[in-house]
Amino acid sequence: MDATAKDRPARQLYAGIEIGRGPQITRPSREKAEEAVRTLIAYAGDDPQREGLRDTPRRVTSAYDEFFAGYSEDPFEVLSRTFDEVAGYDDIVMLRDIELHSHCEHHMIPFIGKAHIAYFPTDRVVGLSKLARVVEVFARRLQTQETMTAQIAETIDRVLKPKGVAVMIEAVHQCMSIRGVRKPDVATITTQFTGIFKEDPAQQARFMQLATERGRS
Ligand SMILES: Nc1nc2c(ncn2[C@@H]2O[C@H](COP(=O)(O)OP(=O)(O)OP(=O)(O)O)[C@@H](O)[C@H]2O)c(=O)[nH]1
Ligand SMILES: [Zn+2]
Repeated sequence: MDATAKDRPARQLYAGIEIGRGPQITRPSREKAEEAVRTLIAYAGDDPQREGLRDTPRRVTSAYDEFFAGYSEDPFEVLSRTFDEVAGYDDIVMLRDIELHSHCEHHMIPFIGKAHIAYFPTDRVVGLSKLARVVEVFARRLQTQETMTAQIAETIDRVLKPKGVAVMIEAVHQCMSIRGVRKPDVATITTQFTGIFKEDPAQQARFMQLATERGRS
């Protein structure tokens, strides 16, 4: 089992990928954050003191607390509880269609989609919900889809030390649909494989088939 959070450095870079608790920065006060929202409202062209907008800085700051809660969470801790009673189970475990909401780090605009995760356990398995929680931790940070895909795969790989991990994310980036190039409904698909999913084309193909198979009930 992995060491507890306090024993580890806050930042963990693995093959250049940040998979720990994220950068340690000094956060500004809530008042400062609310003031920044008032500045943006004025920049947009409205009056921050107008009645309908007076509580908006407080609401936006609270929404940020939710959107970016992943900076306060440790993905290693999420996976730290494992079970070894799997009665000889010897095949992949896959979670398909994990809903995902994140924010792109370039525009701070949502991208929304689904993650599919499989791993091939060695002697230990993790609670199924914990894989979805790892997605949540990384999604609730400013992200690129590529980085998040790699972070999820590398974290599971490092903590569970399975025979392999496969992650696929499909998402629609609102920074491409509601602004900029304005192409709605473009699906961005990213994958990351480790271990047998990287080395064995048959296992990779099996994952891809399970992830993309449609028309299931
Ligand atoms: N690779 C990658 N790019 C992303 C992601 N989210 C947003 N982007 C892209 O980030 C790029 C930023 O490009 P810039 O030219 O710096 O910014 P911009 O002028 O706002 O670009 P446009 O979106 O083309 O208007 C855009 O091409 C976005 O589509 C992501 O998760 N991964
Ligand atoms: Zn963007």
